[in-house]
Amino acid sequence: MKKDFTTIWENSLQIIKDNVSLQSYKTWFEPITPIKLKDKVLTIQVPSQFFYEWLEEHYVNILKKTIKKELGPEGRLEYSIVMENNQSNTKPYTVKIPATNRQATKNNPVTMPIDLNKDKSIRNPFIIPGLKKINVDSQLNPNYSFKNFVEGDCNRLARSAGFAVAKNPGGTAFNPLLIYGGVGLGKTHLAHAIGIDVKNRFPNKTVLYVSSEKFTHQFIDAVRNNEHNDFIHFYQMIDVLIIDDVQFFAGKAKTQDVFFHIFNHLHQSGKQIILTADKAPVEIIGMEQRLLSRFKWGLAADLQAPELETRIAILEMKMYNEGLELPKDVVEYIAYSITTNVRELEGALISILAQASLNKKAITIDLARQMVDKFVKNTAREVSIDYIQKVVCDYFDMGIDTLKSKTRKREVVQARQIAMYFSKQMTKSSLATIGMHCGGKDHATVLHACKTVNNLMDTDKRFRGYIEDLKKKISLQ
Ligand SMILES: Nc1ncnc2c1ncn2[C@@H]1O[C@H](COP(=O)(O)OP(=O)(O)OP(=O)(O)O)[C@@H](O)[C@H]1O
Repeated sequence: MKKDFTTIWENSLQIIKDNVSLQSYKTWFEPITPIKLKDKVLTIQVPSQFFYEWLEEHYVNILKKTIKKELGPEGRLEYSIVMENNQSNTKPYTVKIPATNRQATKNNPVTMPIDLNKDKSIRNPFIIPGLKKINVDSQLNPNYSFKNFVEGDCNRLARSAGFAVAKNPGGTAFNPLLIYGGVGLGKTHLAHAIGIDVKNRFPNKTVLYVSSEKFTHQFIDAVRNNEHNDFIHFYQMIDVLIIDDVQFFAGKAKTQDVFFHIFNHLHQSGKQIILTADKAPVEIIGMEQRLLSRFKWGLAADLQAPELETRIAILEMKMYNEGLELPKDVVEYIAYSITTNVRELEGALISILAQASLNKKAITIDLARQMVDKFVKNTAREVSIDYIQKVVCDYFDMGIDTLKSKTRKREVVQARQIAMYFSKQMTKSSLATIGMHCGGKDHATVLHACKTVNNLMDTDKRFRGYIEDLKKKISLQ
């Protein structure tokens, strides 16, 4: 039986779902609509130019594979990109189309129940009674630019979406753009970077960055002074509104209500809204459903803890900006030790530099160790698998790539087994996680490694010497 385009796409989605993360699937595949199938060419509709480019850059292989699986070797895919005027532009997937200023369709009509035009007393929308203190545009910290934001796997989606928004505020499908993630991972920095870039590209646009705490206090003051409408009017005049830490609105019904109206008005007028939160929208308890559902209109992009390479790059960039240099092993030591918070990473670097200059001490790994200990002493630091691998590789003078490779050379197998053994002994990671870090091995291999190392320690004195030596080196962290 001949399959229609809907069935073909549904079958493809089943395969894609198994091959990408749930978050990626929801963000990049759920919004796609299949629209036709002709001569083994399946056309799928995507919401924007940026969306198309992202699919091409990150998912073209899986798309090609699944389409060929469904339609045979001649199977091909075409994109149809939704345009502002609801027309579509169909492109074969191998063709890159130049970036344009075309806008994606806004498909969510909203109502605006408060008539603000009634208030004729407002002449200058940015200097209004009760809100005089708000100085639009000056809240952006020039250090928090895109140039100073190191890109890594941990932040690629949020950064790219932020960049697309800065190039075309209000005109991409990412409205609102919600950036979320744990403490000190760069949400505020990225939000400022977008604002700064918008101001550079479009000097006439009004950009406002405000913390949700400040927004709430301004609102309370406005209500107290009978300036509720002024408050709303002020916010409705902004072209790019950035609100930091929206989880702070949780449980504050009145603030959420006023924000809801402002949001609707801005969105309907094609203005850009950028929000940050410390968790995914669904996890924010005490937030009204109607607001949560609006957050889903755009894109929610998360920031993860940075990988080792990104941590090193962040430290190097900081040093470069400060015109300072640190020994490579000290930089690596900090990057290996502080893994979950960029603010702490920077803090450790600064305190090492301060100590060295105040006490006229040389910057050595010992000084770094003391300072890092002070920095993270309350968190019962756990040695990381990455660090164990580094120490083992340094000890046997071997590259980490070799340790993680598939090679069965005796000395490599032994180093790999030792790294697995220490990871099991000194971290809380599961056997499966350890295996994954050691070149994609399974849990049984890790278990076998631990037994082998134990046996060799019992029978081989020289080997036991290695292990004791290594243990000291790793524990020194
Ligand atoms: N990718 C990055 N590149 C360079 N610096 C970064 C990066 N990510 C974070 N930082 C720096 O880390 C520090 C903390 O970042 P920021 O204040 O933006 O985090 P946050 O996620 O908003 O934290 P909080 O949850 O506490 O509000 C800042 O100094 C910022 O410049």
